[in-house]
Amino acid sequence: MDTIRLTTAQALVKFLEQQYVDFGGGPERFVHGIFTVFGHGNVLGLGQALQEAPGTLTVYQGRNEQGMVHAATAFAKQNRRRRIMACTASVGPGSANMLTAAATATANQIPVLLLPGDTFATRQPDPVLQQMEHTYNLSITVNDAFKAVSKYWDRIYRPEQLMTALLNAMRVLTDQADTGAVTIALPQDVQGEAWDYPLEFFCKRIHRIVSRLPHPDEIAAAAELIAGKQRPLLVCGGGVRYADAGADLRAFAERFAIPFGETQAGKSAVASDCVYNLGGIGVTGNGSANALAAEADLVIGVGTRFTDFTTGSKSLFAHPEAEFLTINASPYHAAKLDALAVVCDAAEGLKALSAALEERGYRSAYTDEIVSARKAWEEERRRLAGVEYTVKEGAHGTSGSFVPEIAGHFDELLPEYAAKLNTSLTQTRVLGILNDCIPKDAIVIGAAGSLPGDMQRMWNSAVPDTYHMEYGFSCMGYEISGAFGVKLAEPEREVYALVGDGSYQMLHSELVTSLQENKKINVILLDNAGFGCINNLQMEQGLNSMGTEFRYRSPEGQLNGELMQIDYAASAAGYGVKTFRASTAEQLRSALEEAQRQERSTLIDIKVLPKTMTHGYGAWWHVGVPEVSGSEAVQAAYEQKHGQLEKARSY
Ligand SMILES: Cc1ncc(C[n+]2csc(CCOP(=O)(O)OP(=O)(O)O)c2C)c(N)n1
Ligand SMILES: O=C1C[C@@H](O)[C@H](O)[C@@H](O)C1=O
Ligand SMILES: [Mg+2]
Repeated sequence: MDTIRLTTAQALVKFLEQQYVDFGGGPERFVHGIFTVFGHGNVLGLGQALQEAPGTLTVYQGRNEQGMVHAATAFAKQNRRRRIMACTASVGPGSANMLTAAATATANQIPVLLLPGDTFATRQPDPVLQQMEHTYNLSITVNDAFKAVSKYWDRIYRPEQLMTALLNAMRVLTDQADTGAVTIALPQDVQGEAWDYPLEFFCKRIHRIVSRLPHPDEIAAAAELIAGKQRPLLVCGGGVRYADAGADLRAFAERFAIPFGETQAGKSAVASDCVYNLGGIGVTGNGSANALAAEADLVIGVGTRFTDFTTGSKSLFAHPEAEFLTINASPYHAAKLDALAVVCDAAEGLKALSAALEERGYRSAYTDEIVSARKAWEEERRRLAGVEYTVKEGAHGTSGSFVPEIAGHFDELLPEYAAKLNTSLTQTRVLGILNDCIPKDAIVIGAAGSLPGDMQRMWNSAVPDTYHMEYGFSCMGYEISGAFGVKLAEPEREVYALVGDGSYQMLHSELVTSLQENKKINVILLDNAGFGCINNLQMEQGLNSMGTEFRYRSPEGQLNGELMQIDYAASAAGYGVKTFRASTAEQLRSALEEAQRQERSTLIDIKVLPKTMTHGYGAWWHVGVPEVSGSEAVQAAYEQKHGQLEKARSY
């Protein structure tokens, strides 16, 4: 057997660049590059390997370990999981910083390879800098925390263990039904230790990804179930996009006259103008999709995990005879809601089911309900996009009146916000302008706060695969990091991160990396001076506003002083980003036009009024309302929750 003497880290790098995937169109390189934040835990081992022989791997310099892993995740998500990135962090805090993003990747089922440095396998110098010591078990390190957020976890104590670890890592990273973060912890001494590896271990490996075909018995049962139903409704989930099954879903909907609602991950699998596309469904869905969902006698979930946001905490599909059918590559997800399961790739399942239904001559019993529902939502969307704040402050006081979308929380505070933020822009108006002005083939990214709800409802995707939402973990900080990852995946397109002021404050470090790499991203920042959606949640469940508005501490010692005024444009300009400010519709339109002309990253600091985001539309969300409280409003919210719970499915 021919061998080659390499360190563990050198072998790892050599292996990664030989991994290819073939989804049917020929082999493509799987691992595009590696994000790094070097410290003593990885710079000498993996760092040396990457310096000496990086091969085809592009080495990126991350700014924050969480941010770089989000970027890597977004890269893989935008590539429909066909190309991935690796990420390495130093021991201790560097590794711990990756945890949140590892969880984000795993919750969303997006492959990412994590290579955190670890403490010494020999334990000779223990405790090393940044080692966390457990007196009850010396083998535990910070990296054990990744077990809870990874789909595969391993630690390399000896160089030769690397081989089985990497083969298993590839198994999980290419698994279409059950993938996510893969963590291989690398003790810093082992990274530099050598072994005579068999040469054939580094041969070009092509991982053939074959679509799982549906079983004829499952298709027959599914066709039988649909045939007995009048008003079926499809739910288009992320699996449709990963399986490249948008055209199949559209053809299925058109052939059998079945409308579909979009989940956050599934949105833009089919363009919004498809006459069967009802748009966003669920808690952050629109009124029309939710109304048809309530009347559906069969819900056909395609590639969806049926989260609480999609099912309205299992209360949305309220027809007394509603049944569930699923097409999902994962048996686990397919079995949810006690559904009749067809376990297979979304495209293959839809094609087979289509053939079976054609044989039966099936067509749904909808008449004009789908057209009417789309029309009703289009009218409501137009209203939302036109909402203007009409109160004027003059020398003789305030004139005019205004009822925000979320009325009754702090209507009387809106003039204060309007004055402090110096704006009259409503959030729904901003969404309308953005959707009109942003190029149709640009990719929009979102993750947390009130924006995902507004986007799922109001964003019309003219071009498939242009909507990139991380709502499996809804992790603040994904937006800007993710936009950078998307730009790496699609360098020819404009990308726009839609981000709240809270998320921007939490994490925007990879904005600097976008400048360093000359990969332009556009940050659309909506500043409403607070954690707006959480303030809404707090107040609609009967609580007072506390800790969710960005106010100075008052002389009385509470966080209820003056509103903070933050110049986000100035903050980004300091990095070298081209920035704009907008507090009127005209300023916003012109900033968007100018931003598009730029070659480097841009940021538009848009001041918006709180309580002017979209809200409601008929789906309930089960949240933890207190059973005991001195507040009548909280007691009422608790009663209301119980009323809703009685109407919801219990499993
Ligand atoms: C990492 C992380 N921490 C906390 C949360 C909980 N959370 C969800 S939205 C939100 C506030 C978001 O504020 P902002 O970005 O300003 O958006 P807005 O709701 O004001 O539009 C918080 C704290 C989260 N989703 N992610
Ligand atoms: O707690 C949350 C509430 C949602 O409205 C929000 O979009 C999400 O980011 C979140 O974490
Ligand atoms: Mg905010």
